[in-house]
Amino acid sequence: MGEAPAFCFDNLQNGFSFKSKGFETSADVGDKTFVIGGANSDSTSYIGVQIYDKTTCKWVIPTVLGTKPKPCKGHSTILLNEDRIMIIIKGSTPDDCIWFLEVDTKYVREQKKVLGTEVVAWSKGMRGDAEKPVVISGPSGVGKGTLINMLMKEFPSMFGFSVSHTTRAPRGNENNGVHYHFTDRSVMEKDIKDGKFLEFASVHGNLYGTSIEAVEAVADSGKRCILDIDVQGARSVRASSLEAIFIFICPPSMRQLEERLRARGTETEEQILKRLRNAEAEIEQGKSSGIFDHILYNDNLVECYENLKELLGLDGSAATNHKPYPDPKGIDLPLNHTVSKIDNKILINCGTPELETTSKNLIALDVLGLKGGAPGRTRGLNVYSIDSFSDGLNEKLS
Ligand SMILES: Nc1nc2c(ncn2[C@@H]2O[C@H](COP(=O)(O)OP(=O)(O)O)[C@@H](O)[C@H]2O)c(=O)[nH]1
Ligand SMILES: Nc1ncnc2c1ncn2[C@@H]1O[C@H](COP(=O)(O)OP(=O)(O)O)[C@@H](O)[C@H]1O
Repeated sequence: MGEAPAFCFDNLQNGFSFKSKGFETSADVGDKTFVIGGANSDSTSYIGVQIYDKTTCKWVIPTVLGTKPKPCKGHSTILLNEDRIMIIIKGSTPDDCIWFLEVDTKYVREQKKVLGTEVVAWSKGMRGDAEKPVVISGPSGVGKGTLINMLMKEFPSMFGFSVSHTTRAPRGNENNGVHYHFTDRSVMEKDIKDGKFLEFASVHGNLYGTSIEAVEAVADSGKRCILDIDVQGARSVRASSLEAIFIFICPPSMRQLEERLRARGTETEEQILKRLRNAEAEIEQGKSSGIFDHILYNDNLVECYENLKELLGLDGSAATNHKPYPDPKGIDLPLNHTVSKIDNKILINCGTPELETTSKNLIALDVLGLKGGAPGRTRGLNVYSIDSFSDGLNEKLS
């Protein structure tokens, strides 16, 4: 474990040989040594992963899931909790310097079973936490889109919409990338197979799905994510590791639902009939499945909107005091730094060797409150500079 290119192959157990290209680091987890990195011809390092299995004395190339860091000028490696390796990238942009290579998390273990291979998964580290996403479901025409638009219009800095993928054709007023990512079925099916979707479902004869990136992108922007998905999708999200608030919107009656669908004028007669047929089952499940935390009746739109705001805690003061969360700032690291770990803190020394113990050159990363992880981002990184050594860290460091 250590800072690139400090990986010393002579020190490894079991006498395996490995031709170092100069940019690798390694971490031992149980019987395995994870070797991370490699050199590109332009003297940057790419972040490949190889595993040396000490029980079989063999090298294994694992299936690598997730988006990996870009080529860089080197990296440091710190093992956390025996299940993930923190990678600190040198010479990266402030919002791109902390990454996690998961080697034995629940997600990785599940994927190993599914794929039948060794698996590692990348997850980008982010400062601060994300607010719980809001999942809104209900039958077609009940007013989900209308209510979500009202919320986004009144609180533009607070909420962001999770733009779903769908194989249905765009309506006249819909824009690609704004209302939906309109996609070919074959492309979407491949992306689903590649693990890029948090959930997906076949709804009214078309495929709909929420990509992991759609939800993470909203959280990255410091906003609370709103998902407009059907009951099957809500069930999948409920079963996933994403903690969310689940709201079901109910129509006052089937007759009024039909009137709204017809008045919207966006579907053919055949499509309207299909949506109405599906609505009965959706309402039944919405009310009885136990998926939803709240059921709202959308009879009078203004009243329903007020009720929605109330259950999201949006009284006047919350709305006016809102600051984007998490703090969008990244971590400004100089190219040369050294990394050490003390308890649950990673200390990054950004000083020159002579100034190594000068406190103002130290940045601490507290990793106790990490949340999420692959296939999404790892959030909850607490980053601060250490201005004083009065807490005894200097003693621990020396
Ligand atoms: N599971 C799932 N359902 C979605 C997603 N996006 C939209 N839906 C649902 O698909 C259904 C049809 O949506 P749409 O074609 O836009 O019609 P509308 O509900 O009548 O506006 C609605 O119930 C949406 O909530 C998604 O990403 N996943
Ligand atoms: N409470 C309401 N009373 C009357 N019409 C409504 C109400 N809520 C929404 N509508 C209208 O019903 C139609 C369907 O609403 P929409 O938001 O598109 O539904 P969904 O997104 O659930 O399919 C729209 O024309 C909208 O203006």
